[in-house]
Amino acid sequence: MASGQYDFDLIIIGGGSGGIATARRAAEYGQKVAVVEAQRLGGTCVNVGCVPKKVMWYAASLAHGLEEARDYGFDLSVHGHDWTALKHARDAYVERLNGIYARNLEKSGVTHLQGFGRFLDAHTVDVDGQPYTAERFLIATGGYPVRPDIPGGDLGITSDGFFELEERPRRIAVVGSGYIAVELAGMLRGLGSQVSLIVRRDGVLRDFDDSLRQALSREMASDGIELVTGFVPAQAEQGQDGYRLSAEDGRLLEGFDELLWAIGRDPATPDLGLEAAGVEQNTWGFIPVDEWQASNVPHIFAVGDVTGRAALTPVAIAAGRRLADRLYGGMSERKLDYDGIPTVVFSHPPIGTVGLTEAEARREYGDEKVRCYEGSFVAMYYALGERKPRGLCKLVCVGEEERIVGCHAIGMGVDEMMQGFAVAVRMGASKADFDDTVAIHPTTAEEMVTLR
Ligand SMILES: Cc1cc2nc3c(=O)[nH]c(=O)nc-3n(C[C@H](O)[C@H](O)[C@H](O)COP(=O)(O)OP(=O)(O)OC[C@H]3O[C@@H](n4cnc5c(N)ncnc54)[C@H](O)[C@@H]3O)c2cc1C
Ligand SMILES: NC(=O)c1ccc[n+]([C@@H]2O[C@H](COP(=O)([O-])OP(=O)(O)OC[C@H]3O[C@@H](n4cnc5c(N)ncnc54)[C@H](O)[C@@H]3O)[C@@H](O)[C@H]2O)c1
Repeated sequence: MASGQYDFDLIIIGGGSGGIATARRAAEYGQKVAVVEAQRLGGTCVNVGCVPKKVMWYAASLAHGLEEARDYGFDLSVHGHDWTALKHARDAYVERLNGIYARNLEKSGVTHLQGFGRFLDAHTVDVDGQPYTAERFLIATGGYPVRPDIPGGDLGITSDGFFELEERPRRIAVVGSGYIAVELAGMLRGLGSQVSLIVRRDGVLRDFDDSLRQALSREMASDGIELVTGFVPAQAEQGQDGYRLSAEDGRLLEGFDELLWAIGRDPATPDLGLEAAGVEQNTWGFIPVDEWQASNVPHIFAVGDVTGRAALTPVAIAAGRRLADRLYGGMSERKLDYDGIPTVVFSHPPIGTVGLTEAEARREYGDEKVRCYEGSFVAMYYALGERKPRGLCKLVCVGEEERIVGCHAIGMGVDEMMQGFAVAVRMGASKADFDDTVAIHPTTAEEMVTLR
């Protein structure tokens, strides 16, 4: 029950991954909670992120599988792929999820306020003209994809537009080198598009371990993705023969029937009325929070992408649930540990990783303390065919006891196996613990416990 002074105990702005998880947990503790959502419940992850992305990743994986089925004796004739049918089936699935989210909020007793939330003062938000007050607030407004500030930067699409495509592009330029660029490039290629992946610097996934970056670049090239490096976009144009992209150094790429910007995401803080509430933002517009997810205003909290830390769905969820446990569940010390967060890039093949890269470990512990073990392999699945994608496993260890501080892999199945290894790393496993664990054969995961 909200204290008489306010309409709600907690108002959450943003009904995405972090907002919904926090709302339901706080309601479980008997709080009167409202979620303000301007668009569709579920946020980025459900509507234009993880979920529709993973459907497309499965589709592209199946396309590869159809090729490989021939190596296993199947006599297949594939009569193309119906992108439009897949898109509509995917949309229907997302709509079902929107409904499930709405019902779950209702079952939890959370009030869903449909509309755009904007602070009027530190205890009041306006939702499309109606003011609501609360004792506490959570900002979980996520972010949105950015476009470059260059002539023609408004041409083409971002990841949001990718999920609206009714037809498969024939030839597409994907600009960017992060998660979204490599994931969408891999899916489009798998489903038959000609793909140029256009990167500003020397390669993809700059924050990842170099061994993974090199392995992924090699596999993307062998899949037929054209990797264009050192290309800083200066101008985009649309001519009769498609999109044209010129670089600062004068290079020109042309003839694309689609252009996709995957160059990062900005926090959804504009128009939120943060000044009226006294909430500070950093230079990039993110809301800085302390270890307890609190902004500079003690009763206004933030979780998820809007905080600019580890922009991943499970991170937003974990931070929000822990916050509710602490504020309303009597767990006074509960907070999220942002170290050692595992993550997967749904490239083809996928990457799974947890902990420090080799370069980070060397910087943090010094060269003499760091020892790495690395092995590359071709998964047995590919034994019968001509295509031989190479996977790789790598352990970054420190000190005499060889505690594992980084665990990295690329290859078939690593997306599913990394969760378990992340538990081991979190528990402080050493190389000897991995060596002493009997392998599971024949699997990709056994590579991780047989590295020498
Ligand atoms: C293409 C893509 C693929 C991704 N794939 C993965 C993946 O595989 N795994 C993974 O872990 N993460 C993935 N992510 C990242 C993940 O989607 C985000 O980290 C996660 O959704 C962040 O959750 P959030 O609660 O912070 O914000 P969001 O989920 O973005 O939710 C914010 C919500 O707030 C609403 N909102 C914003 N402002 C207001 C306002 N003023 N009033 C009312 N409502 C408002 C928005 O409409 C939105 O619904 C992906 C992202 C993208 C773009
Ligand atoms: N599998 C997953 O868990 C998953 C998938 C997708 C997204 N995400 C999350 O969403 C976040 C956002 O993804 P993202 O790929 O948009 O951002 P990102 O920050 O990972 O990558 C953006 C890339 O674009 C490049 N870039 C920036 N400006 C550019 C310009 N003007 N021209 C060319 N390149 C430019 C940057 O160098 C950077 O490498 C990720 O960091 C991740 O946290 C997670």
